[in-house]
Amino acid sequence: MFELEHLTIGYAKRQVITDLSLKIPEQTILAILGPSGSGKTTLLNAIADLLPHSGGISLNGKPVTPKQATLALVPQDYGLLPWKRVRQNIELGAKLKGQKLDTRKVQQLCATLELTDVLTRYPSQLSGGQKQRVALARAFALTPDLLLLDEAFSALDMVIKRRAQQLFLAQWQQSPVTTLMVTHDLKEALQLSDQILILTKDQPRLIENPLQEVSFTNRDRPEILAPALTKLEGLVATLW
Ligand SMILES: Nc1ncnc2c1ncn2[C@@H]1O[C@H](COP(=O)(O)OP(=O)(O)OP(=O)(O)O)[C@@H](O)[C@H]1O
Repeated sequence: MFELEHLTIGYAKRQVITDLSLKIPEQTILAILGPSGSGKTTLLNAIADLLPHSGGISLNGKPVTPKQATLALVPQDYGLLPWKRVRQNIELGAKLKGQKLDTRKVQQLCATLELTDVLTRYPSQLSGGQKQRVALARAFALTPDLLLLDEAFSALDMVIKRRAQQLFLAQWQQSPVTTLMVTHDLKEALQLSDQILILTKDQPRLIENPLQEVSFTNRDRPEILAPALTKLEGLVATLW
């Protein structure tokens, strides 16, 4: 169980998240939606312990801190080190954490995320979609307890985005991990998540993804996706 208890986060002059509590089962993908400025990135950064906060953040009853749990954050700009090759970028998180790298696992990861051919390149020699997959590979290489994705797919064009989402899901299904995924994209929330947290000006709402029971592949079918999207758009319109 991943749990937030009375979480409050703010900057010097302004409280951004106030008294947020929620519980989600382990190995859930939670999409976090909210209007611009509602605190999505702030929430993710506080969970990653990059921002001061009050209240509890726990996984299976243990506090989530970098000492107690392995957290992997994929930031909006992917955070790749330009002077390191792709392979070193992928291995970096695990090395910094002092984890012994499982070479076979890294190979499998690179195969699933279609990175095997670019391992000796530098980030500047990659397309946007490839950089994004390197950032995902680095996160999965850590074998995290909690995966935090901050608009991980938003910079990609539509076709590459869907492919990247599918590769992410393929990898996630091989090593399912509790995932919190900030997104602006309602369709993405429906296609990738189990539950959806909608941040609002007043009371945040946690809802079940209406497509939760539908397999990830079937969520592409227009007759399944379209009505769920219309419903979510309606709900969001009333809350924002
Ligand atoms: N370092 C900071 N210092 C002060 N205020 C900040 C800081 N970073 C963010 N904020 C403010 O906190 C609020 C929430 O910002 P945050 O980036 O978390 O929103 P968001 O929902 O992720 O927005 P977006 O969808 O536009 O990325 C905003 O009002 C923003 O201006």
